Amino acid sequence: MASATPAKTQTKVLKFDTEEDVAVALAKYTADLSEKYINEKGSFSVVLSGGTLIDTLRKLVESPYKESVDWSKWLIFWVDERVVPLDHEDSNYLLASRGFLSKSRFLLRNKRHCQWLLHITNEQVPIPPSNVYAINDKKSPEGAADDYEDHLKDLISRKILPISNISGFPKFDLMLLGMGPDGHVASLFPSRHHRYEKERWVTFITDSPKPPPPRITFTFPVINSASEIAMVITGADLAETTKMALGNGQIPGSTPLPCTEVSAEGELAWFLDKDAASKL
Ligand SMILES: O=C1O[C@H](COP(=O)(O)O)[C@@H](O)[C@H](O)[C@H]1O
Repeated sequence: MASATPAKTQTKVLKFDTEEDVAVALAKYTADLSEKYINEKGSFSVVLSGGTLIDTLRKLVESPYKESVDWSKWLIFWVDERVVPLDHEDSNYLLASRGFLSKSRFLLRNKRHCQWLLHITNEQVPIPPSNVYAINDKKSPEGAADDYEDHLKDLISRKILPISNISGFPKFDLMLLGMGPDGHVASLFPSRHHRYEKERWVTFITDSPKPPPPRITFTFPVINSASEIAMVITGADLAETTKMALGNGQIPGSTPLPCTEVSAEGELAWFLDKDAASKL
């Protein structure tokens, strides 16, 4: 059962007993927003992360949402991507393709919960391939970041994506974010200067502290222009960072962690299981 605690304006913190409960609630939340935005504007732009988020999204591609969501109106982007071939095991695109975009038979290791999960459906979520915006994996990290940003500019010029009236940066309907134990979100790491980028939409890094080193990532001005953001956090190893992120554990005088800098133009919702919320 969930309990909702208001943390700060337009932020809600949803706590659930188990990771399974988080997955169930996240599916309903995403499906409800899909319906709302498709009714309002005819499409739904969704920005995915890599990592454990993709596994936590598993209920969205099961009944009833598999049938009820209008997948043809979805546009899929990545908040960050590892600059590796799209069929490389480190690719966030490949992770999402296996776990979400294409539900074929595969084994998925859920690292955080130390179990193997078997997915055995053969169906594909019918998102038109032309609406799935993967990176150009033939480029350098800098080239891939430029390419992705140019792609966004093209979508804006064709009015497929809007610009935020508030920030002047692209405005996505929903970003689904994870967080690392070091407090990174997307590929914005505490110790790397690109987390402070204020002009670019997409930037790059060649020395990520978490492998693989070459990555591209949306910048905070783009992330924080989203209408809705879900921070999806499960597992006891994130309890301390979750405490810091929600404002109860920042060490005075220390540099704020990237996860504390996430905000949304609409609503920021934290989905926490009992373990992640255990130090709040
Ligand atoms: O490297 C990455 O890490 C974060 C967090 O991943 P998790 O496995 O700890 O959930 C992820 O959100 C990001 O997209 C990914 O590239």
